[in-house]
Amino acid sequence: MSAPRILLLGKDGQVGWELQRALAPLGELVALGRAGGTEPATGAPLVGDLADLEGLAATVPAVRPAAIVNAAAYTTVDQAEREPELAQRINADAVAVLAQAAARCGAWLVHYSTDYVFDGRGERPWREDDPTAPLSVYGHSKLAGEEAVRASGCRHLILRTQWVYGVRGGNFARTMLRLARERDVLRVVDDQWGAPTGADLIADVTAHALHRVLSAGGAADTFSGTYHLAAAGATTWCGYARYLVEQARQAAPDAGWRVQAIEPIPTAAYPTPARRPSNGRLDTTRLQTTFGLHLPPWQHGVARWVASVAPTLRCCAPTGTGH
Ligand SMILES: NC(=O)C1=CN([C@@H]2O[C@H](COP(=O)(O)OP(=O)(O)OC[C@H]3O[C@@H](n4cnc5c(N)ncnc54)[C@H](OP(=O)(O)O)[C@@H]3O)[C@@H](O)[C@H]2O)C=CC1
Ligand SMILES: Cc1cn([C@H]2C[C@H](O)[C@@H](COP(=O)(O)OP(=O)(O)O[C@H]3O[C@@H](C)C(=O)[C@@H](O)[C@H]3O)O2)c(=O)[nH]c1=O
Ligand SMILES: [Mg+2]
Repeated sequence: MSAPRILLLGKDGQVGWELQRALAPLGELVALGRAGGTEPATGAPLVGDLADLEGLAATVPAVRPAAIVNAAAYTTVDQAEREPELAQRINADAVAVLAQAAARCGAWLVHYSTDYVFDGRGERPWREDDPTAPLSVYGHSKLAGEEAVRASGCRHLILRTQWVYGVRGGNFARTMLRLARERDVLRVVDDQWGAPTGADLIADVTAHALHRVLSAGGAADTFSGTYHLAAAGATTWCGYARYLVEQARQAAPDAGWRVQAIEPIPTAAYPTPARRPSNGRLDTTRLQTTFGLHLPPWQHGVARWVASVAPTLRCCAPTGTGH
């Protein structure tokens, strides 16, 4: 049996970077970033820029993948409030193009979405079929992307995740470790709930699920749908920041820590252009039971991430901290 081809878009993002590793054993991986690439067999140019809708539409049949995994997205939540057209183009229009191309080729589409499709009411973890009501431009654009996938008729896995951190790219965790070496006091919102989720975990779960789907032959159709994928447990951004700094102080005691206190504040005390849901908790039961997978507590992945970045903290302490 020849190895299936998998087309990965967004290879250089937090999740895309880990997918390059996790998807490699599943088949022949064609991984594209913004700059695109060439078709391995024919040398034909391939488009990886999601803003180029025509190029994207031509790239899928050129690769003829068994599955497309789309990790590219417009993810700057506050900036999206000022750039709604661009967010819509990348997170919805390009996704519609990919989904329609997948439907035509009979390819599976794996696509990522977010807890920000919910309005954050209540305290119960959100289930996949709960009503969506985004509060932000980013959330609206991601919901439109989901809807385009469903409307295309392609077989798909829409994986909604949240609070992603990884070894590549910017994220809340990196911001907190920087601020903890620059400031005496951090003030962090304590009334928005979710689970910090590692890009490595997301990629590994994606690979397990996709392997299952690609091995299932005609029986695979029943897997098509939406799943919540997040680490277990829940905390607030403030709880997350405290855990990060505590772990980082232990892992790199000489990194020039300046912070004395991490103060919990309400959302109202930290005004941002985009509104964010108070309750982003995701119920992951469907994913775990359908694919026979287990999602570890969020602290496990965060502690590993801190251990992996600790050496860089030691050598790169900010100036002016006495270290
Ligand atoms: N980050 C998070 O907290 C969460 C993310 N998600 C979803 O998970 C998925 C992966 O996110 P994550 O890896 O964290 O995001 P990142 O922002 O780390 O990565 C997104 C990647 O997409 C690329 N990209 C942006 N615009 C384009 C474009 N026009 N053409 C091609 N590539 C483009 C970015 O490139 P560049 O760096 O050059 O802009 C970047 O490499 C996304 O669908 C996101 O919506 C869901 C919940 C939480
Ligand atoms: C830097 C900082 C942020 N905050 C708050 C602002 C905000 O409410 C919260 C998180 O801020 P960030 O902007 O880092 O996180 P944000 O970009 O909103 O993260 C989101 O990204 C998108 C892509 C998703 O899909 C979501 O699941 C989620 O991960 O922390 C503070 O309270 N104090 C601070 O010092
Ligand atoms: Mg952000």
